[in-house]
Amino acid sequence: MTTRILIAEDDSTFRGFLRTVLKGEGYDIREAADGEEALALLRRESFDLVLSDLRMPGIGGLELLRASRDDDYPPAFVILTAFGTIEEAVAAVKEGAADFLTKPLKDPDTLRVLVGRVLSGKSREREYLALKETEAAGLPPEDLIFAGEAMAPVRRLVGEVAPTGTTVLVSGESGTGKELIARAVHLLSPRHGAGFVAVNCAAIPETLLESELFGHERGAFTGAVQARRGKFELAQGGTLFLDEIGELSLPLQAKLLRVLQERAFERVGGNREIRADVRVVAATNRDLVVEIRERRFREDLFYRLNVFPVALPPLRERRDALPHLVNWFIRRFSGVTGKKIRGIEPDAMAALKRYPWPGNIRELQNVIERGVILARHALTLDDLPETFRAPLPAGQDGEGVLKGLEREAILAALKSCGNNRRLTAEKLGISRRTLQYRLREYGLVGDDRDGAN
Ligand SMILES: Nc1ncnc2c1ncn2[C@@H]1O[C@H](COP(=O)(O)OP(=O)(O)OP(=O)(O)O)[C@@H](O)[C@H]1O
Repeated sequence: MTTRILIAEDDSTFRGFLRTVLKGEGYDIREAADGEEALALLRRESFDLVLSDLRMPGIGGLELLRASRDDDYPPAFVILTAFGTIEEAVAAVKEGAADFLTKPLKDPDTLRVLVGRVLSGKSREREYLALKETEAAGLPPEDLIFAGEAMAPVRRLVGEVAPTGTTVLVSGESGTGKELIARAVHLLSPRHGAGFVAVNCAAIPETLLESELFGHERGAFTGAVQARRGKFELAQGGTLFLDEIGELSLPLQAKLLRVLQERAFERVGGNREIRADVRVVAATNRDLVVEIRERRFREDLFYRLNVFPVALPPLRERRDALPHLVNWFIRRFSGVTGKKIRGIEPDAMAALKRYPWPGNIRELQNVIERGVILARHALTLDDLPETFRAPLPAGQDGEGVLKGLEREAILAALKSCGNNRRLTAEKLGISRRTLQYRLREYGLVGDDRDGAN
């Protein structure tokens, strides 16, 4: 990653000098002839370092410094100052500038050394690189993967199972992050040096899936002009992620069961036994118990896969993670689109919090990506799709939401008290009359039949 430096200096000769020296060091340089131009650049692009003249017509260096602090990852800032304005430069350092340089600057080495020192001491770059590393591995940072209280058990389970070679079955609605969890299991295991190979069993036509999984020998079927390795071979030593395992046909389920039992397989059209040193992580958004009942899924395969089940909560049960996820996606898509979107307006965030998210994190990701493309400074309600802006249907306004919560609380309390209304009322801290009134209001009962309770 090249280091990007912004030079804000109205004296074109001095600016040229700075540019020549720093370009010679391999930095990527952008220039502004005054504060306003610099501010516009700062808003549009991100920089690692700003070298700014203290006094410029219009917006001065100090103002620019303050504006640069708004960034999530503020650039390091070095003030350029003429002799006689040193006190102001010191004030700038107090406000967060890394250092200052006095003009005229005859010796280019002073500049080189100072810039090198400021940049190497900058934690921003380190943070950014660390972020890039996990991203390169296909993963957001750990605190994000497991964000939200409902993910605490998942975090614990993943931590326990990852280092073992055990087969894991991840279940959860579509878009809840099942593949992400499978990748986390792989990365936290001793197999992380080898490959993570993913197969979506629903996306590949049944006729091709067998050869996709196990490979084929030359001439195995019409069109098999060359032998080809399958995903099991490609994942050798690593992890094979079988997504949407519930979609696997019964004959393929039988074949997969054999591989899991015998740890060996043959390519299609071949008879050479190949050892499978592969850890399998499977995922499903179907309830496999129902699939078994309906005779669409083999029970024996289920038990082989379900050695270590991990259930992911839907996003609507992880609402406490929304701000964290939203801000991460804003940063990510700002980076991708080169725009600088600073966070989200409170009413837009509130609208996101109200929404039930049937498509889970994938849907949220899409909504924020679209929002970042449309937004100008921060994400506003107008940058969200129509559904988020439309007035809520009756009973779903702010009061409606509260009532919904109340109804849920009453139902939960009733359940935990075995439907005993006296205990339920005590538990909720309300009178039996109030409870009775609420039950009727929410259509939970007809009349008071709890005399015995
Ligand atoms: N905690 C998270 N932080 C950031 N991004 C996430 C998180 N969880 C999921 N995502 C993103 O959401 C998208 C959906 O996640 P993933 O593909 O893992 O879901 P899935 O449950 O496997 O979906 P499906 O069942 O449809 O295959 C991906 O782009 C993923 O990177």
